[in-house]
Amino acid sequence: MARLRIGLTGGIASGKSTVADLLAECGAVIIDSDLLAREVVEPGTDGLAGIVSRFGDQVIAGGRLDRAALGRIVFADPQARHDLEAIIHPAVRRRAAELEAAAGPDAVVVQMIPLLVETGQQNAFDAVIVVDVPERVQRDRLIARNGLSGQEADARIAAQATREQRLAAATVVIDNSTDLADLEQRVRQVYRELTGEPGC
Ligand SMILES: CC(C)(COP(=O)(O)OP(=O)(O)OC[C@H]1O[C@@H](n2cnc3c(N)ncnc32)[C@H](O)[C@@H]1O)[C@@H](O)C(=O)NCCC(=O)NCCS
Ligand SMILES: Nc1ncnc2c1ncn2[C@@H]1O[C@H](COP(=O)(O)OP(=O)(O)OP(=O)(O)O)[C@@H](O)[C@H]1O
Repeated sequence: MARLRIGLTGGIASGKSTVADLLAECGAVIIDSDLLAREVVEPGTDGLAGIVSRFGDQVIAGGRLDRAALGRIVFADPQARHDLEAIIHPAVRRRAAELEAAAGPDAVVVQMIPLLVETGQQNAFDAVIVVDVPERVQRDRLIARNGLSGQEADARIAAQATREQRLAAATVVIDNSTDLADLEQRVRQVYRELTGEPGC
């Protein structure tokens, strides 16, 4: 079991990956659920076979998962999203547990889980960090990063817990509404407070 187990969450495009990169620089071991959710649907996996049997060949391009095509389907249809999650989440959780066990007894482990609140994992960690931005900032960054329409961005935001629900689950809130230099200072301070290590 790791020395300190931290859950990291936040709404889509709130800045979780950016915060995770900064925590890694401080020495944390990062377990990224989005990355694992990609690994478990690589060609040849049971995950990809399950997706093809549920959604058909329309979500395959060049032998791989067409993520944009699947995204258009599942963010417009809650039942489809639920079915996809039922295929992917168990495999992601197994892999995350393996990686955490491999991290060793002294590690500070950060599990980055976009759907931490939605999947009821708020009490599964020593601390839960929520990366927080106002919805307007979140929406603008999502549109800029993913090239989505306003309507598509709204659908993705609506597929997640509300800002208030996430804040209610937080033991630590990191505000990411200003610039990256501010964010870096905040993340370093949170790391020092949570670990008691002066170094970061
Ligand atoms: C629908 C998919 C193919 C779209 O892929 P795409 O490359 O466009 O997005 P990516 O995987 O990088 O996810 C980006 C963000 O979307 C949000 N998101 C992803 N899946 C979901 C979901 N099921 N419900 C709500 N939000 C989601 C998260 O904030 C995530 O960080 C993909 O997101 C997916 O397979 N989702 C189901 C698995 C899942 O629940 N992943 C989230 C954490 S395990
Ligand atoms: N403080 C900031 N100022 C300006 N842009 C930022 C800031 N923080 C993050 N960004 C940008 O906003 C976008 C979203 O950030 P990031 O990818 O870290 O979010 P995320 O929460 O990991 O997203 P997802 O939920 O989709 O995985 C990125 O393009 C990132 O470069």
